[in-house]
Amino acid sequence: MCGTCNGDAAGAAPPAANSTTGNAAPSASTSNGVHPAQGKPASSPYQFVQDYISNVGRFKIIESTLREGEQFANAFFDLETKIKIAKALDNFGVDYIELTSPVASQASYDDCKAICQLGLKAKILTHVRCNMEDARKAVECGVDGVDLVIGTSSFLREYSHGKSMDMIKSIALEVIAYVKSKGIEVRFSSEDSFRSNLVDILHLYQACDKAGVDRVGVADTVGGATPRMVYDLIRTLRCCVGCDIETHFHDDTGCAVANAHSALEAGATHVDTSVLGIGERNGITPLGALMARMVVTAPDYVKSKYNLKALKSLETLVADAVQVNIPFNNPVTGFCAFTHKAGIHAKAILANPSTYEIIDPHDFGMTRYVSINSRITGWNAVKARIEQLGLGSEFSDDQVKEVTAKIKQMADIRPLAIDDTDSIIRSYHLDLQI
Ligand SMILES: N[C@@H](CCCC[NH3+])C(=O)O
Ligand SMILES: [Zn+2]
Repeated sequence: MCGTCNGDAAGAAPPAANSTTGNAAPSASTSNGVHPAQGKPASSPYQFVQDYISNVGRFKIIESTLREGEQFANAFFDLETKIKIAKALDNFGVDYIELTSPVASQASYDDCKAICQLGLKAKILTHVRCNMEDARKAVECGVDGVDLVIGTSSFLREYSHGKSMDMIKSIALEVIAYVKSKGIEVRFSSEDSFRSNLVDILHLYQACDKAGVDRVGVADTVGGATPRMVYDLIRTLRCCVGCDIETHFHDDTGCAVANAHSALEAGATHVDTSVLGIGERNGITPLGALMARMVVTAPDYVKSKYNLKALKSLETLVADAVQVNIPFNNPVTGFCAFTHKAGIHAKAILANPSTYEIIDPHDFGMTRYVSINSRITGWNAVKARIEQLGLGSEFSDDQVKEVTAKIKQMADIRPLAIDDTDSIIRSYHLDLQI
């Protein structure tokens, strides 16, 4: 390892995750997201929104891998798997774990009861249709809270449950009163909120707020909302209700993380997530990607509250359970999330990782990797690798440049593995001895 640089690894296996050579995050910070991006130079004009209404530095996570995630095409969770996932989520530090409706099936009912009895730190919720029968079953299971949902867009009112807004309101108030009478939390969410009549849903949310609901929920059920639409709706809603605001974003148009961030800026208090984003169709805001976003926006809050180093094993557990791979471009845990390749990048990364990294991999127990196995490598990265191999004192800079040229020549012919580049370095070194 280069003695004068901050980089983790050029070429080969990086050092232990607890290396003290991470990037140089500035120390300035306060609560509620008033914090510059990690490594952001003081001269940067960019600031995160940091007004009185923003909750980017004090949000809560409602983790729905065991509810929305069960709607993922590949998902089948038996009780043992559900318990493993629930415990891993609890260890990660999520505030709430949301479970499939106990009305869905006998196993859903039994498993919900069993998970309530695990004694986890996270509160256990179940998500049911907004009617008395479902709410009674939910309460029976011993949950800490009941999440009520009903469609409010004209599509859903016409083609799904057929109820008018007045009917929805009177059922909602009856069910909210019932759940509250049991002394547990209750949330009321509309479904397809962004394609519902704005005045109608604001009235409905206000009535629920008056009835003492703990949270109202806004759901982008079809994933069509943009961050600006989200900001506008949540900001407006924030002025209409005093209770907490939960948000739920599908990722059909790739905006689920940005929408969650925008919702928090506008005053939402809770974000629904699932591990790797699994859910109906292509899913919802992924827990890991949200963590990546929020650790940059509000590092103190996120690092002190969530066990970020457990993210990789949590994602691996869920990926295995639903038989998918962690995507190559996944924030933080994708295999190349901290791999630097171009020579010009590698040089700067080795000198100061913040140059090309917004996230410090060590925060997540990950390590960075500087690749030297390609035609676009540079001599600074090769020099760092030579030093890792313990040969640093035996190469002049000119010799490093010469062996770099050989690596690039070979990399023009075929793809190289790290063993190939090491062999080129070692054989060049042997020639120097003769
Ligand atoms: N999966 C449902 C849930 C809505 C409530 C979420 N808190 C939807 O996308 O509409
Ligand atoms: Zn959903």
